[in-house]
Amino acid sequence: MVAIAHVIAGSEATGGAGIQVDLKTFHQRGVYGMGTLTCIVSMDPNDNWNHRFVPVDPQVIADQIESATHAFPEVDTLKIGMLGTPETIDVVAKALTEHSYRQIVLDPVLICKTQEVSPALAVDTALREKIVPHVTVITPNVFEATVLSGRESIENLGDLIDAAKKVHELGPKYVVAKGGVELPGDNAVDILFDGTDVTVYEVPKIGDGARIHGAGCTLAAAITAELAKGTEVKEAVRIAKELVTEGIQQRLATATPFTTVWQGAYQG
Ligand SMILES: Nc1ncnc2c1ncn2[C@@H]1O[C@H](COP(=O)(O)OP(=O)(O)O)[C@@H](O)[C@H]1O
Ligand SMILES: Cc1ncc(COP(=O)(O)O)c(C=O)c1O
Repeated sequence: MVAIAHVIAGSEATGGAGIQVDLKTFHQRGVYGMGTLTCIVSMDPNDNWNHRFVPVDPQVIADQIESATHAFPEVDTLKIGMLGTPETIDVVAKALTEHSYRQIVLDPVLICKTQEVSPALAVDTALREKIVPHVTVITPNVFEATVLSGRESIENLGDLIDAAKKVHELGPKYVVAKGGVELPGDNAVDILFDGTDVTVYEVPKIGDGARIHGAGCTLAAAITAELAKGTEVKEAVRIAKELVTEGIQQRLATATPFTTVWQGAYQG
């Protein structure tokens, strides 16, 4: 039987991040994907590729979730990506009470990589209060882990682990805190905290230290796909880390300032 998963996320028109990446990654892992669109991001080539952001009307988001969950009432695995506004967070939080997902992966996208910090603060508060407590796995990067943990900064692996423990106190069962290229050292280090134990996943950093567009979406989507197939969390993160690493190795150059992950690279 084909495993199924639902993703609630934004569109990023170049195909390098957002729901495009989520559905490609689900497919790569043999999982049938359903998508609910929360917002539309079009990076502007005439303005340094800054993000033009258009939220989808909350009722239209509710309609999409209704449609997906009624088409496949048995769907029990959900990935949440970019939500973007407090109104969107409200409608998604309500949906979580109406359909009982057994496992939810949250990529807490507070801002796009090129956006200003300030508009993200209201989103951060709403996300922390209304979504984070309900999730199974949360996958913050260094910036998101700093904001969610309330730490002043994350400078090294010890700080990342401490931040993960603080984020765990907000309610998620598992925290995957991503050091990526943001921490010093030769390796891209991520950690999994399950409430008791810390597991470290690390690979040599690839490229020149620039951030890779869509890496976070790819990792969280691969974890989601594995959970949908019944893989346990520690192994799901291991597979996802391998998948994103190979996807980064075979990344695509674009005319934007970013390179972007190839979801089709991993054959594991
Ligand atoms: N240059 C790199 N080399 C190897 N792995 C990387 C590199 N950049 C990011 N990663 C990995 O990609 C995943 C996503 O990380 P990151 O880019 O920090 O997330 P986000 O896209 O949410 O900012 C993590 O597993 C991270 O370790
Ligand atoms: C719609 C959308 N979702 C998610 C992201 C986050 O992408 P990443 O995986 O690079 O963190 C972005 C960034 O541009 C985006 O536009």
